[in-house]
Amino acid sequence: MDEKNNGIKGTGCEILVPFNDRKPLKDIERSIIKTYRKNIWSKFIKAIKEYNLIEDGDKIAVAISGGKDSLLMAKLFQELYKNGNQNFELEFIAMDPGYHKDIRSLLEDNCKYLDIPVSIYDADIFQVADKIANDYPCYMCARMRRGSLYGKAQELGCNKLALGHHFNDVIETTMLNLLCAGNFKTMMPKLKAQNFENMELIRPLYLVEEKYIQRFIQNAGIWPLNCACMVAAKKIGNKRYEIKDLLEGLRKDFANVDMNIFRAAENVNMDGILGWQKNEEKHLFLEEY
Ligand SMILES: Nc1ncnc2c1ncn2[C@@H]1O[C@H](COP(=O)(O)OP(=O)(O)OP(=O)(O)O)[C@@H](O)[C@H]1O
Repeated sequence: MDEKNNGIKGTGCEILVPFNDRKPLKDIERSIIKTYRKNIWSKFIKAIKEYNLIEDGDKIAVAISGGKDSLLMAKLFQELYKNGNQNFELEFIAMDPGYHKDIRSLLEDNCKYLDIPVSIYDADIFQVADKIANDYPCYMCARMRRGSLYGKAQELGCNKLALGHHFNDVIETTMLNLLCAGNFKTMMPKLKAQNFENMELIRPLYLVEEKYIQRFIQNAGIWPLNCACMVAAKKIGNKRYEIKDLLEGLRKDFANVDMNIFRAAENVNMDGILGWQKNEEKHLFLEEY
């Protein structure tokens, strides 16, 4: 569908149209470790190893929104488990923040088709975010969503919550912070929850590029949830989408720009830094001069 003509330009809604009918589940599962071995499967394994995302005895709550990223993440975890890595347990959770009933059905149908045993629970997030944060519902919604997912994960006895953020989310966040917030801060592959004891957040798609996730979903013939938000649609021009466009432009003139932005967070040179924050405390280079 032409985004320009569907009345929702500027909301960032992107409709992923499948390339074909839904493929049989066995073919979809096989494609993860065959067709997408290099660009999806290996990157998933690499992130798990490199950042030590899974440890013996973990019980991981895999958070499924029904979008392309989290559907793929759920299948990746299942493949990992099937392939004999069974030092962890899985729970699949989806929070219904007040979706339209057709959206809820799409989520249920996709999970059923993909054989993801998801538990869906209700939370009034859309209504509350709209009421208490009318101008900036996205920020409030994201915070409440995170809290709700942590709470549900803990209730199920999990010690980790897995979210479907991918490589492009990581570099877009770095650029958003740099250009809009005036700081240098990336999205981390894992972090400890502040308000939930012994809970960690992990991002196993950290090294997977979005274009391969899109290709995988479209080839599988799946219609993922897009634009399920009932609050911000049409209300907010999303800066993240402006950053996406900016990066698209930069790619034409700068080789490896994506990877260079990613690497910048690995190669911070402390001899070239004026100030930094650690544990919410500010420091200046003069302290060590
Ligand atoms: N309603 C929800 N229920 C469960 N998990 C969710 C929900 N909304 C978001 N998440 C989790 O948070 C992650 C990031 O959410 P965000 O809305 O930024 O998703 P996204 O980039 O559109 O990814 P996806 O394609 O998985 O929806 C999702 O990948 C998913 O793991």
